[in-house]
Amino acid sequence: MKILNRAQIYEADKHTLAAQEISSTDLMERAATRIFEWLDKRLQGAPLNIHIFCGIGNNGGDGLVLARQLVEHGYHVEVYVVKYSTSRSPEFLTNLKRLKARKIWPEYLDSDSPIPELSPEDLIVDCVFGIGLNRPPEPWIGLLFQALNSSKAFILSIDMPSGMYMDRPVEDSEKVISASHVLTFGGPKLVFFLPQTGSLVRQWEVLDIGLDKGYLQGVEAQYTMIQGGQLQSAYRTRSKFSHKGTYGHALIVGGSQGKIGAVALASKAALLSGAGLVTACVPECGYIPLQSLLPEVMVQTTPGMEQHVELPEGAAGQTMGIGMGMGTGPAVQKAFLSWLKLQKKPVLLDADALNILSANPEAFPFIPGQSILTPHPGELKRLLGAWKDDFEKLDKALEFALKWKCILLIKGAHTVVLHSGKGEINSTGNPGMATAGSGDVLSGIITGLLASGYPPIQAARLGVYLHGRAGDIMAKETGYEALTASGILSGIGAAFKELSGEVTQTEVQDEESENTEVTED
Ligand SMILES: NC(=O)C1=CN([C@@H]2O[C@H](COP(=O)(O)OP(=O)(O)OC[C@H]3O[C@@H](n4cnc5c(N)ncnc54)[C@H](O)[C@@H]3O)[C@@H](O)[C@H]2O)[C@@H](O)CC1
Ligand SMILES: Nc1ncnc2c1ncn2[C@@H]1O[C@H](COP(=O)(O)OP(=O)(O)O)[C@@H](O)[C@H]1O
Ligand SMILES: [K+]
Repeated sequence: MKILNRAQIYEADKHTLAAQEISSTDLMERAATRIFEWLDKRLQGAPLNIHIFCGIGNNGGDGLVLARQLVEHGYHVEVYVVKYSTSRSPEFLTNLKRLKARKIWPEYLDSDSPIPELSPEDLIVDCVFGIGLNRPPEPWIGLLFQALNSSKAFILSIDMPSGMYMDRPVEDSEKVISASHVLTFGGPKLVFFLPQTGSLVRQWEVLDIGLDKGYLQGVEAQYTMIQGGQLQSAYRTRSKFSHKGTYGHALIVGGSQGKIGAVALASKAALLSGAGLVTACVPECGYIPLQSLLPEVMVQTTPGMEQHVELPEGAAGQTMGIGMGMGTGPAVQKAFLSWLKLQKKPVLLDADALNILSANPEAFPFIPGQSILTPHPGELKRLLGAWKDDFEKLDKALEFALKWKCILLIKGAHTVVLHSGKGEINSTGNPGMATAGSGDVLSGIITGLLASGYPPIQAARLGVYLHGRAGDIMAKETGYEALTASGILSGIGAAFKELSGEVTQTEVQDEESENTEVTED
């Protein structure tokens, strides 16, 4: 699914009006009708109080149409017009007239108005600002939003939680509508996925308002979502006459005294992700534990007892994933930097490999093209330097990936895979995955996919998706707290089965994060 920016959404609007020969008021009527249907299906005529807060632009216009339709169907509705500006959009004015023609009189709110009385049992519909917000709202609007949030009523935001920008962080998150649910048009917005703003969106859903399909299909979006349905075509089936040599050899390099488990998790993940052969390369202290833990994995040691002092160059047929639990002592640093210069094929760089790189930026040019870098937020900060907000983080990461021709991940609740100036946002995973070693499992999955022949970008994209699905599948059994990295390993098989089509697509969609549904006409 594409994530459009503001200009593209307005453009989609224009194309729709032209292609379907309708007016913008018609499109607003259609959008609000979809919202009405969505609500009516859930409320079934319930006699609750619905408070619709409208701005003076088209987001407010949507609210006025919704109010009219709800009243026509017998709902109890209060309409408020939040007068944050003296101008009114033409579509807003048309619908204000239509509302008054039905003897529905809105209450006008300005900086002196008292906050309307609200009860936790009420429903608030937030149509104050949509994608048009481009500067900080006046302080009294922020206080109104704060009051709506503290009412404890369910808040349904239309298109965007009011007070949230499309393209920059908010100044004060307390002064933004904290939406219980967002019904959005033209696809999800980038801000829904970023940590600073995503926390204000509990659930979102795209309402299909019949925007021009030609435009939506053709438009090039900088950000897209990684979703199961689209990945099925990338999945490679295994042929009957294949053998272990067909699926490559993953060489997982890392570990140090007390951190051999990181290599164990990554090696097992590579094996479970289809690599034909897996070798774990650890310092001497890791030999016995790894041989005992993982009978399928071959173990190779390098001379150091507690840390690597040399690193294997890697044979032609091997695909390397390096860095988990490796340490950053002077000897390892030296070994890593010499090793990096010899690498020609894409490698996966994780954890301490990234920490060493960050401390030695002169080595960036030696990162083999198409390598996959998997930093967590702390490692990312070391690599890129500090950022002031999520948008600057994305820009810096995009620039890094472009400059060094690599695939850079920003791991988190919605992991972003960045490459060639674009970003792909993962839809799977859950807070139970914020647990020790879960990143090692991800690195192993991606290295396994890379070894078995998936091109690097596909290995990264599939890897983050499968890792999240494995976590989601297992969290159903364990809950979030008891989900461990080993638990995620146990879910990898089921995640693959689902992707390979053994589970129907409808089921895959149901299983995916509940908030990515598209409601059809
Ligand atoms: N294609 C679509 O997606 C459709 C969008 N529609 C609705 O139209 C909305 C966009 O409407 P608008 O462009 O009128 O924008 P909004 O309704 O979001 O904002 C209204 C206007 O307020 C002004 N403004 C921005 N920040 C302000 C501030 N801090 N203080 C005072 N004024 C401020 C801006 O000039 C803006 O145009 C969408 O969010 C959606 O709800 C629907 O009506 C139909 C179709
Ligand atoms: N709240 C969350 N929701 C979804 N996934 C998460 C969440 N927190 C962490 N993860 C995932 O778990 C992994 C954690 O990686 P990392 O911090 O490197 O772990 P470790 O270093 O312990 O192996 C990443 O893939 C990340 O996307
Ligand atoms: K809104």
